[in-house]
Amino acid sequence: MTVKTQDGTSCEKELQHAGRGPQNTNGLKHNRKGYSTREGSKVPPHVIDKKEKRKWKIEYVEPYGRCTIATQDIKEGEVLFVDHPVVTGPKQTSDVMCLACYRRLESWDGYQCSKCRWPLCGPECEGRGYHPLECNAFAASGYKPNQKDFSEAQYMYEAMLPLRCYCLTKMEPDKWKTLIAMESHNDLRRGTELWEREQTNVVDYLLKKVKLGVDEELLHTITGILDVNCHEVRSNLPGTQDQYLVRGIYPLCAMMSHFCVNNTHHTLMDDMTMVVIASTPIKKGEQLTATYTHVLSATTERRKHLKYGKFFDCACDRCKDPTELNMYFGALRCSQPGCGGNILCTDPLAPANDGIWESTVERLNKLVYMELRQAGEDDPVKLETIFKKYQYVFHPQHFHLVGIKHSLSQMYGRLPGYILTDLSDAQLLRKVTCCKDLLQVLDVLDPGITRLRGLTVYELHAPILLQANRAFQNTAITKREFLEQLHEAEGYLLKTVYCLKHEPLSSFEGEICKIARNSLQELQKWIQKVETLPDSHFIPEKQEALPSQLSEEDLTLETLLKKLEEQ
Ligand SMILES: C[S@@+](CC[C@H](N)C(=O)[O-])C[C@H]1O[C@@H](n2cnc3c(N)ncnc32)[C@H](O)[C@@H]1O
Repeated sequence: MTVKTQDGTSCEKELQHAGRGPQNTNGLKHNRKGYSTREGSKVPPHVIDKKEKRKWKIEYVEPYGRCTIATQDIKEGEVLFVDHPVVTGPKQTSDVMCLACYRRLESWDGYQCSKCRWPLCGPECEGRGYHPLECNAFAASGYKPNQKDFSEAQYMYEAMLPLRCYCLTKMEPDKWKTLIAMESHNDLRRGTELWEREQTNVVDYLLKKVKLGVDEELLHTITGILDVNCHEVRSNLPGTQDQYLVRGIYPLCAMMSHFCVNNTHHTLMDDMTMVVIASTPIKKGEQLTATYTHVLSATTERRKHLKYGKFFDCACDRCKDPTELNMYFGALRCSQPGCGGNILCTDPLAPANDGIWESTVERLNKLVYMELRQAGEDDPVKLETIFKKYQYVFHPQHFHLVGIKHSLSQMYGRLPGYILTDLSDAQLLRKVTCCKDLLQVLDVLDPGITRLRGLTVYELHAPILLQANRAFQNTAITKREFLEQLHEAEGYLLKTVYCLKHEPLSSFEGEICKIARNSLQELQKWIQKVETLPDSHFIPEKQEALPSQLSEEDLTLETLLKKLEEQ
């Protein structure tokens, strides 16, 4: 089959050869600017919708490789594309699960597939999902799974998705062409810790135990493609609330470059399609970008993670800037008496050049991570203690302190013993501060439409509303202040709905969005009612105190200004 791209050229050859050679030698020619002269020729074939009017194109740009570039100005919230998985499968480390529907199973020795003997829910799952791919391969090889084949360091599902991918060669050749066109970074991975691990746990297992007749290098290419391009996704079981994490290859999503401040947002629907929207406005010519690592970690951690798992050195604007766009997300506080200045890494793209920064920060981070792990997520008192201990060690916007505030923003109001209506005014205020401080950081490092913003503004509306209503019940608030606070809470609910409206109802975020919509309706009715309430329900507006030296006779505008200037 010959696949035509949008510009009418055939991409079959490129797709067949792409991904096998070193990066940037995938059969594309580059002009002087570093752009591909055959734009669009790498669009994965099975997702091409000829009727769709695209707002972006795929181009080759150094040092990113293929990437998606806006061909017109795009507004925040616009849908960019819908992506379908080439294949999904268990993560490397998974509990015993049904290979067809991904339901967690009680034990290894429950129902086993009648053909391949791998654990499944029951006979109804034998032909479902992607299971037939590996089932046929195991059945043909005669291999029967045996718990003894897996050590503690070798998880039994680690080779499953690579095997599934290999099985596409014969069973779904179009999908295989899409998959093998993806980046594997074999040359960069060869000899690394990751390569060695995959040699033992995937390649040797499939070749020596399962006795698959396949080229060793090809298996490494597949594991590389999975390392570089996989998305962790939630699998929903129809009709249940159960959700399991699996991984999947989404070929269009995978074309987006990483930036530590990105401009797209992806939502996984119940049928496992991915909807990608612009999380911020995107200008014509800019890349559509995603984040492959945790936005709420500091430069050294993010860059290490990207180097280890995605094989590139991020040099985005956030990474280059020692202040991380003035957020001081990794900054320490100087402990010299009376100083209190910030200590920053002077060379964030090569932290080893900065004296003791790298080792000091690494030691400190290990310590804090350990304390946070021990503290757990069910006791705000423990987290507050850690916060107090480190609040003068780190910049107030340091990622550890912001991370603690993020946890506290959810713990206050949700944990048993800390239900919203049980919280003291001081605890409500703390929840508000934690949410607002987090949002301030998100505005810069994770702007626009994001799940975290949606959830955080939702958390924020609740204490504000509760405090306002409490003050109203005690007749301790003016009408103006009360309406201001109600409108503030209304704004947060509107923002919640705006940020979470794309999330499927079956997800936690979708559920919150639904609750926010209902709360919004009730709040808007309440605001209308409050506007009509007589003044007797409120305390009178405070008289603004006049500067003490001013008498009523002095109050011409001219004299007032003069006096104020003198002061
Ligand atoms: C998921 S793939 C993205 C598609 C890839 N560019 C391609 O041509 O197949 C991830 C790879 O893209 C490249 N990449 C993504 N973001 C990058 C960035 N900010 N800087 C340098 N390379 C990047 C790296 O080679 C990375 O391993």
